[in-house]
Amino acid sequence: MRLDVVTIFPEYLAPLEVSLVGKARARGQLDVRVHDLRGWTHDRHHTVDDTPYGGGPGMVMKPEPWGEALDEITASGDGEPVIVVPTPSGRPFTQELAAELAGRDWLVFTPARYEGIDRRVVEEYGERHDVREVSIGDYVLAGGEAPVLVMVEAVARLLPGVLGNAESHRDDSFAPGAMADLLEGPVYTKPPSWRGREIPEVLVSGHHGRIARWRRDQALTRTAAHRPDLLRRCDPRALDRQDRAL
Ligand SMILES: N#Cc1c(-c2ccc3ccn(Cc4ccc(CN5CCCCC5)cc4)c3c2)n[nH]c1N
Repeated sequence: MRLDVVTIFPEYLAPLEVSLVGKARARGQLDVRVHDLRGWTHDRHHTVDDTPYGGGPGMVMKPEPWGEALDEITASGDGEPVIVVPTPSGRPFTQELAAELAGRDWLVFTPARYEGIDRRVVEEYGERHDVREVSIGDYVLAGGEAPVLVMVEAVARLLPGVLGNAESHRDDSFAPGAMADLLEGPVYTKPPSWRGREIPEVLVSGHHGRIARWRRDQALTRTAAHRPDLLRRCDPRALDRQDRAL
C-alpha cells in the first residue's frame, strides 16, 4: 500500500517512522510519502492561506497549492487513490471504514489547518477520484495531522503481516466476528500477584471454555458500563448463539 500525506507540518508525521507503521515501511509493506504543501507555493512567503469570503473567523487554505500538489501526486502513481480529507464535518471514521481503506492500494491524506481547505478542492477532485471527508470524533482539533496518524495506524494494523499475531485484530472492538460490537475486557500478565492484587483464578484454570465465557461476560459488563449504545445495536439472537458456542 502506498500512502501520501500532504501537510504544512511534515514533522508532525514523524511518528509514521516508528513502531508498527515504521516497521511495516522497513519491511516494504507500506510506501509512505510525506509532502510539504509549501513546496507547491511560488511566492516569497510560501503563502497557503487567505481570509474567508463572506467573513468569519480565521483563515482558509488557498486552492492553488492543493491543486498543484494533488495534480502532481495523483499523476505519479499507478491505479486510483482514495483521497482522505480529515475534517470536523466529515463522516465518522470507524473500524469498518478502516477495513475498507485497508483493502485499497493507495491512500492520499490531505490534513489541513486553519478553518480548512477551499471547498472547490474537494469539488475538483471529487469529480474524478474517490474522495472521503472523514472525522475521527466529536471534538475539535486544530488540524488534520493527528487524525491522519490515527487513521494510518488503524488501517496499517489491518494489513496482512503487519500485526505480529494475525489473530490480534480478530476480536477487536467494533470488528466483525465473535465479539463484534463489544468492548474488550480486562487483560492481565505476570506477575500473578502485584501489590496484593491477584489475577482472576479462571485465567490460570486451563479451562478454555470457562476462560472464553469469563472474557465474554467481562466484555458485556464493560460495554454496558462504557458504551450501552453498542449493546442496543447487538442482535440478542447473535449473542445467544455466541453463548451457546462458548
Ligand atoms: N478529522 C478530524 C477532526 C478535526 C479537524 C480535522 C481537520 C482540520 C483542519 C483544520 N481544522 C481546524 C478546524 C476546527 C474547527 C472548524 C470548524 N469551524 C470552527 C469555527 C467556526 C466555523 C467552523 C474548522 C477547522 C481541522 C480539524 N477536528 N476534530 C476532528 N475529529
